[in-house]
Amino acid sequence: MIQLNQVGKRYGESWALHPLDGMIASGQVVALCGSNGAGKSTLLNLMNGTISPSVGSVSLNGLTIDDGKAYHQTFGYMPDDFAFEPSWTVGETYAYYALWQGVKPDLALLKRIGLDGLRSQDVGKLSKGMRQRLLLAQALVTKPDILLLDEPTNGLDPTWMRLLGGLLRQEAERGATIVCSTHQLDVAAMLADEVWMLKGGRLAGRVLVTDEAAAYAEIKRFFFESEVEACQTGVARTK
Ligand SMILES: Nc1ncnc2c1ncn2[C@@H]1O[C@H](COP(=O)(O)OP(=O)(O)OP(=O)(O)O)[C@@H](O)[C@H]1O
Repeated sequence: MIQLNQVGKRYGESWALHPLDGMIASGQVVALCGSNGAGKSTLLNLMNGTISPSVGSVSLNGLTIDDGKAYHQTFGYMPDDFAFEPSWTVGETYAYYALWQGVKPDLALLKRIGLDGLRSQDVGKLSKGMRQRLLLAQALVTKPDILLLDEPTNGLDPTWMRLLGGLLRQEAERGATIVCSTHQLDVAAMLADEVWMLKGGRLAGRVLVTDEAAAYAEIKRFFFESEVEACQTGVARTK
């Protein structure tokens, strides 16, 4: 479970993320949507502890960043990209990461993610989509209680997006709490139980997904109405 307690981040006078409260239960998938600069990465980075809050706190399964290693062991994080050592193979990279995390490299997981046949391929020769899969395998290797994913569908083809959807659903069913950011509104509606709409560093709305098509329509309406509003504000200011 993720608990956000009036957590916010400010750089100088400007709020990257205004203080917000929230709770994401075990087994729930939340997608973070919003335009460039809306605050998606800031919120994910507050959860993964790479930035510290200006106010408030985040707790993951009751642990806070002050719990150190135990906090970091509760979650798996998939960044949007990573500078892998290009001359290492997929198998070596995955095994190294698993050992660094203190677990055995689970080959069944590589198979589930479709990387089994690429174990002897150099990471430097992988496509963007293949690198995304490797990052996902790394995020899942410890079977974490919480999964934080930054733009997990970047570079994935539509078939893989569906498979990713199924995979995340299986993880949620085993009780994982999942948060992912995405620019793809249809992907948000497909993956998530709830979509958090961020705008200008504020949590501007939440869309519960009970029906994928209806949720997609609602997210689109929300997103484009707020974009139009932002453009109109911009025009008004120039007059
Ligand atoms: N290190 C920083 N110093 C100053 N401002 C920052 C810093 N990091 C982020 N910001 C600002 O915080 C706001 C939110 O940025 P954030 O990266 O969270 O947005 P985002 O929704 O992830 O955007 P994108 O979709 O472009 O990745 C932006 O206005 C950004 O300029």
